[in-house]
Amino acid sequence: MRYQSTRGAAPTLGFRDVTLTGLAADGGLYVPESWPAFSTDDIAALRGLSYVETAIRVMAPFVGEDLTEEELRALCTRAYGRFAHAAVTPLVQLDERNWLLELFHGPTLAFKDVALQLLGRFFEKFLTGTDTHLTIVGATSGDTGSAAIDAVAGRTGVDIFMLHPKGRVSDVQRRQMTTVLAPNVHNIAIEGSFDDAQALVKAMFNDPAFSARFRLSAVNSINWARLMAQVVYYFYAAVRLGAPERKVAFSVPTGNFGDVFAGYVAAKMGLPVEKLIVATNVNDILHRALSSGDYSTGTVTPTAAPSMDIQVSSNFERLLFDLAGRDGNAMAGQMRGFESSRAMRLTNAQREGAAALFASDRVEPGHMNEAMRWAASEAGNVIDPHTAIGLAAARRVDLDPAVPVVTLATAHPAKFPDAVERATGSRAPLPGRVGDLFERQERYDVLPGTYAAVTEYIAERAVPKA
Ligand SMILES: Cc1ncc(COP(=O)(O)O)c(C=O)c1O
Ligand SMILES: N[C@@H](CCOP(=O)(O)O)C(=O)O
Repeated sequence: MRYQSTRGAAPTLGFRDVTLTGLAADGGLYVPESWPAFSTDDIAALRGLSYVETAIRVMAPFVGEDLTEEELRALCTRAYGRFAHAAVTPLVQLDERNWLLELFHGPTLAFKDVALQLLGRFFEKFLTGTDTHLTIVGATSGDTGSAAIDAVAGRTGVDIFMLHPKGRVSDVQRRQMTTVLAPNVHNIAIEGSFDDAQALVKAMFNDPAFSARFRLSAVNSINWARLMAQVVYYFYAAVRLGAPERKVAFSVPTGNFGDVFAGYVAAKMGLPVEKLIVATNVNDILHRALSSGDYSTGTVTPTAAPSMDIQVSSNFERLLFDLAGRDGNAMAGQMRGFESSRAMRLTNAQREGAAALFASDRVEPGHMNEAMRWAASEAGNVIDPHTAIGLAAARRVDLDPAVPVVTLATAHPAKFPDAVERATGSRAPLPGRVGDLFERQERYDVLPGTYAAVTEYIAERAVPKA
């Protein structure tokens, strides 16, 4: 499998290099040159397989020759052996039609672990025996940071610099990052929003002088391997609910458009997906784009679902590229326009292509709270605010009632105890393995959200290219 940039001017890469690279050299994002096709027999053959075996079958075409099946099995077994549930991503039924896909049983209690536990092992595998030192630069609105840090803390050959927006993540999320004191972990709180942090990270990749000095790599969903690993749980869930004979819809709390783009990839591979529901909070650029073609940024509003307080959704570019005939030049032009004006209109091809598979919804705080209350009292399940946004959208979507709707439960409720308590009246306790989080020592630095301040900080600490 080869990977091409959405902006058409970067070299194509194989899986190993695409994993070690973040943004493409032309500023675009890497996507597979074609979507692997799974027949109904291939999908039916996934029935009864464990999560690890499902993962191997779904990811094998993307990995190509860069790992043998045995190597991939060994990496998946170690990655998913760290999950606290035997099913890795269990399905829980809420009522006749609604299901939760619990993605938060990994070490840092959010769906990011599903991909990042594996990505950390890919890095290790691909770096062993080389003298490459990776400088990972990442931006987080709360969950990617701790999952990435857990995946690489203490590993040789890697430093991680993680930017989070100061004061805009929950205390649990911040402490999950800043109490990891391994010397290769560098937490930076910046003055600004997640979008500012993400823009700084992209600017580092696009800065030829900076990227010539350090071997930069990415753990955000700009890294293709992140999305590849997330495709797996769409297959795993749908097969359990009757695929390939039965269609399934997914409701996905969405911010950077990575998780739901993984669902799009699953559908392109042949999984019978009825709809992908893009559920946003009041930072609703994706809902506006999908419902009216208007992809224009506003100010980011802090909410009780802080991980989704995002206006510039990196992976939307991957979708627009695929829907508009994979024309790298046209995509580069469209993105240049967006980067200068912070606004763009989707083309007709993009709008119509998206409408065939995607629905969208903007969920107000009151409806988010109501979904948390309903889940706790009617379905006996305490959910976090992000999952509640997905569930609120799932419960009011207009679909054939016979189609099961799976809401992706993206975080453990204990990560957001205050918001859960406000909505339901009770706090979700931290699971035992992180129970002492508030006794641990924190370490992080606060910087202005400027390119100069952040790159100077990193340059003083990172290992230059050999
Ligand atoms: C808990 C939680 N839910 C949902 C999302 C949104 O996922 P994505 O950015 O892949 O759209 C995030 C952040 O990415 C998150 O941390
Ligand atoms: N919600 C994310 C934001 C970063 O998204 P990513 O999937 O691109 O890493 C977070 O929790 O950090």
